[in-house]
Amino acid sequence: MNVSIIGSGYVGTTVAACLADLGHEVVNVEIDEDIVDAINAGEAPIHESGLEERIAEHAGASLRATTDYDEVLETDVTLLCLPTPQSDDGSLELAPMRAGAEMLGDALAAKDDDHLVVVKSTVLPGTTEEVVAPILEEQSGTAIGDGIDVAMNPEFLRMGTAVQDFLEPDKVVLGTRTDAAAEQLRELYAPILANDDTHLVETDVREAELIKYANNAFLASKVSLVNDLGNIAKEYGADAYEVLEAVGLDDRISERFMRSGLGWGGSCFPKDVAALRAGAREQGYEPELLDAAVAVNDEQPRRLVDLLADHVDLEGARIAVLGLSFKPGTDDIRKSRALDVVEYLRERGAAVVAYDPVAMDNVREQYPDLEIEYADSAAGALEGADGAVVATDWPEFDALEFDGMARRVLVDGRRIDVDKDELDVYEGLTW
Ligand SMILES: NC(=O)C1=CN([C@@H]2O[C@H](COP(=O)(O)OP(=O)(O)OC[C@H]3O[C@@H](n4cnc5c(N)ncnc54)[C@H](O)[C@@H]3O)[C@@H](O)[C@H]2O)C=CC1
Ligand SMILES: O=C(O)[C@H]1O[C@H](OP(=O)(O)OP(=O)(O)OC[C@H]2O[C@@H](n3ccc(=O)[nH]c3=O)[C@H](O)[C@@H]2O)[C@H](O)[C@@H](O)[C@@H]1O
Repeated sequence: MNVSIIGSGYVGTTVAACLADLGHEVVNVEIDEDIVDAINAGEAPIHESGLEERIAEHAGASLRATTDYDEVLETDVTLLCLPTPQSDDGSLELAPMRAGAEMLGDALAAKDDDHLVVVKSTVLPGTTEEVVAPILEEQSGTAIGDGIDVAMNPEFLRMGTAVQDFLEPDKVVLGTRTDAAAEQLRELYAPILANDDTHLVETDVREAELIKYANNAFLASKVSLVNDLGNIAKEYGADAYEVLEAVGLDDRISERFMRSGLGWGGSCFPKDVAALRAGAREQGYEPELLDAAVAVNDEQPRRLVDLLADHVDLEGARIAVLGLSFKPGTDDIRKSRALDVVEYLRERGAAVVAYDPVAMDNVREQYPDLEIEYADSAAGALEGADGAVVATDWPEFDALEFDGMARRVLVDGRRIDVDKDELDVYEGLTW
């Protein structure tokens, strides 16, 4: 199938490279020329395992990138993978979606054949049919159902495992208005749907939009519940990991997403939970459980710093912060809990020396005012430190050695597997 993908960030690039790999002809339409040049040169504009080799193999053949929206005219279906950020008040910011839909609509004015526009970005119920569709109609001069159709197909991939998650998902959700659109999308995903472990969910557009938010809200709330229970376990002197491992053996609960500690960050859970809460309020409903999930999440970094302060006088102390990215396997620092830890440590008068295998440049660039000394290695960060905290569970931290520390005190926010005998004090946030 000939597919165009608007927006070539984490999702758009991954989806494009994977669809080319599955045998489709794919063109990425992107406003950032550096990204376009990278893809056309066979290079991955983002770091994701398995992405570079796929782009290298298909670039110049079944995978191309362009800044020219008119290239969608050669395709049958367009996937919108545009950003849907959080506005200052927490609500969903639709300006990039509107701008992309306008440019796409302009281009589609010159198309004679049928065209399917699929929203893959995370958007609140009603956005596809009440915001995107009217813009497409207005700009193209074609009514929806009269040549142009719209559908919604949320994406569930995770950063760090994006390629594998896309190619082997638990489920593919197709929210469509017509049988023709459903059939076209089943054909697009046929190689993925051939896997017996992948569920196909066929539903309406509005349900597909909400499935994505409900999915993320559920996962974020699960981690917050696990943290609430973990904090209770800590108060009782019990190990939350042993408790929750047993709890997870109940099929109704599942053992995945049960890691308590510093909480959830990243570019998705915080913004999506915020958008759903704002959307719910707009509809007249108070989402109290989601409010509580955010409140628990917001407190974990402070709890970590308080725990450290039980063992180290933070005023004037040198504290090593291990890990800055929002989770291991990525250099993404958006809403990383580690940054809150740094801020609270600074508030309490500590000098912070940090190490992260890949995320330090991003912190330097995006938070130039954050007073951090950067170390070349975890050992370098620990050298002479009066205490240390683990903020991201990078596997390399399991091999930490603590010889160089001035005081061997470690407070672990992520349950890494260190040799505790080497430490004078080892405290887990929830164990
Ligand atoms: N990052 C993730 O792990 C996941 C993200 N999502 C959702 O997918 C959507 C996209 O997210 P990301 O790929 O992470 O965003 P991103 O910010 O990495 O990429 C968006 C891309 O769109 C480009 N762009 C902006 N306006 C444009 C326009 N008018 N025309 C063409 N290109 C334009 C930007 O230059 C950027 O490269 C969001 O709704 C997000 O919530 C869904 C699942 C996973
Ligand atoms: O909508 C999105 O964009 C994506 O958001 C998340 O993916 P991602 O943010 O990449 O990362 P996760 O692996 O889900 O981790 C999110 C946060 O939760 C934390 N977490 C996760 C699991 C756990 O048990 N405990 C825990 O604290 C992680 O450290 C991290 O800060 C979802 O898992 C994806 O399904 C979804 O597509």
